[in-house]
Amino acid sequence: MPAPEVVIGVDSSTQSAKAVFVEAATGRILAAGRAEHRVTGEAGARESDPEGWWRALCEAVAEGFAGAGVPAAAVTGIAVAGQQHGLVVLDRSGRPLRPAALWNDTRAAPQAAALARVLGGPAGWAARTGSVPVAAVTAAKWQWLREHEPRAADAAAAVRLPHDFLTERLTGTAVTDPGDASGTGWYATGTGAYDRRTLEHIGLDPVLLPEIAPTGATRVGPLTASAAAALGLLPGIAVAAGTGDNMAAAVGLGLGGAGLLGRPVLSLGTSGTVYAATRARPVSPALSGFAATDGTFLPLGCTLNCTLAVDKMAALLGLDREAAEPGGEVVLLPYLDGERTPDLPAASGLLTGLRHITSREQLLGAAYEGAVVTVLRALDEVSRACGQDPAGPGAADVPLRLIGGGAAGRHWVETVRRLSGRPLLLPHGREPVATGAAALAASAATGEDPVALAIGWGAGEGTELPATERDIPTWERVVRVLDRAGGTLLS
Ligand SMILES: Nc1ncnc2c1ncn2[C@@H]1O[C@H](COP(=O)(O)OP(=O)(O)O)[C@@H](O)[C@H]1O
Ligand SMILES: O=C(CO)[C@@H](O)[C@H](O)COP(=O)(O)O
Repeated sequence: MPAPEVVIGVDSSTQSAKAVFVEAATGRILAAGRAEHRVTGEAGARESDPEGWWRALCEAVAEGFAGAGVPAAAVTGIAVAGQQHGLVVLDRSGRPLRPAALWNDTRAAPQAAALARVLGGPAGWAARTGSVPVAAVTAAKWQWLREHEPRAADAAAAVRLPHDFLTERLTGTAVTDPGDASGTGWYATGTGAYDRRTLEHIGLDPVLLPEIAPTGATRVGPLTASAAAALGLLPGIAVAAGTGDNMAAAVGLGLGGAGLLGRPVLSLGTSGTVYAATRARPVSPALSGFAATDGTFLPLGCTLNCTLAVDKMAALLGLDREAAEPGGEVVLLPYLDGERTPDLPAASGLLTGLRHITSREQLLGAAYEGAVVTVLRALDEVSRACGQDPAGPGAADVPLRLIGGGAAGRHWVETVRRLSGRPLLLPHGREPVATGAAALAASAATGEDPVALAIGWGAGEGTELPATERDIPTWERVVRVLDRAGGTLLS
């Protein structure tokens, strides 16, 4: 009997590369491989060597192969989903000129603020590109590079996002997709093309940028012989355009399918993100109004401090991350990396409400609560961007899909449940980002719709946990501190 056709989906996120091997006909995950890459930098800097992403991708695929036990000839397609926004600058031979500045590198905050003041101000940016520039946005990072390292900016022969860089390693083709492009600040979600006004303003020649692949089933090239050799695959198999990690999770969860439009997702990873898919183009200055990769849109709120901030607190307190207890009177805003939502790039962590009776376990619990309230605060705006009334009848009964590394943690799940007061849906598929990339790969191989494929795989189905009573006092305590902290959090 011939081996079943297999596709590979890669999630190259902030901390690691994960590769899932998926049986194309059924969506069964045969194996998953994982390899870490390094993030370096202090005082607002967060950088990674793109060559490290490529090495980790190759290692993750090798580990997946070992687990899947399928021959190379069984694999018919591959796609990469990547952490969003990072600025990758390449020389003429496609080598990085410097490490990539990542989405959570806050050094470009002054450049972002300056950009937000021009070209129509915040409302103009939201209307044109979907999002108001913050330090995460690639255009602000490019401005930072021009001001601080003009030689590197002048030497740039190509500018890429993380997933574009990796897709180019697979195909030799310079290509991006509308979803990830919509996090750059130089892509207009209304026209589906690069935004000339932004590019002129920031002095970025569009010839340095990749082509934008169309939405839907997008095969952007055959796998090159050199990439095939590095990955142990056969040359010529289908490579999809790929997308940003949040957009890939949207595919993997089937959010663009008619029944799931407007259904919210909360991802607990290095970033905390909350989002939903909608057909209406989001233009709220309070959110990132991304395009998805399947023709829908993805209004999204993103925080900089989620699982890593809580793990850091656990390490400082000498506790296991599951030893936490509800924080009681203590409020901890764990903004160790500054913050993005709210836009407080220079903020640091803030602790208040300590008493003699406060325990270490409560302090740790307060870190979870601070991280969860901060990201969940964006949920109402996401609902509004999807045309829903967040206070309307039944709104709180809509389950929240919980994904990301933190979703494996008991205390994360219980904290989200307690503070949202909503039922939670924990998808069975362990890796929705990589699974979404696998659906894009299968789509590139077959021409079928990627969202329909993922829905057919049942990838977004899961276990539902009923709602528990909402802990309004804790919610209000955290929000009160956040709203009153004002100047303290500005620096
Ligand atoms: N069993 C677990 N319980 C709680 N947190 C976990 C668990 N496993 C992993 N994590 C958290 O998940 C994070 C990684 O999540 P992930 O979504 O892979 O991050 P990213 O996509 O940003 O690279 C780690 O920082 C870790 O704190
Ligand atoms: O910047 C954003 C979204 O706008 C982040 O969500 C990044 O895409 C990184 O994701 P993770 O590595 O935390 O999954």
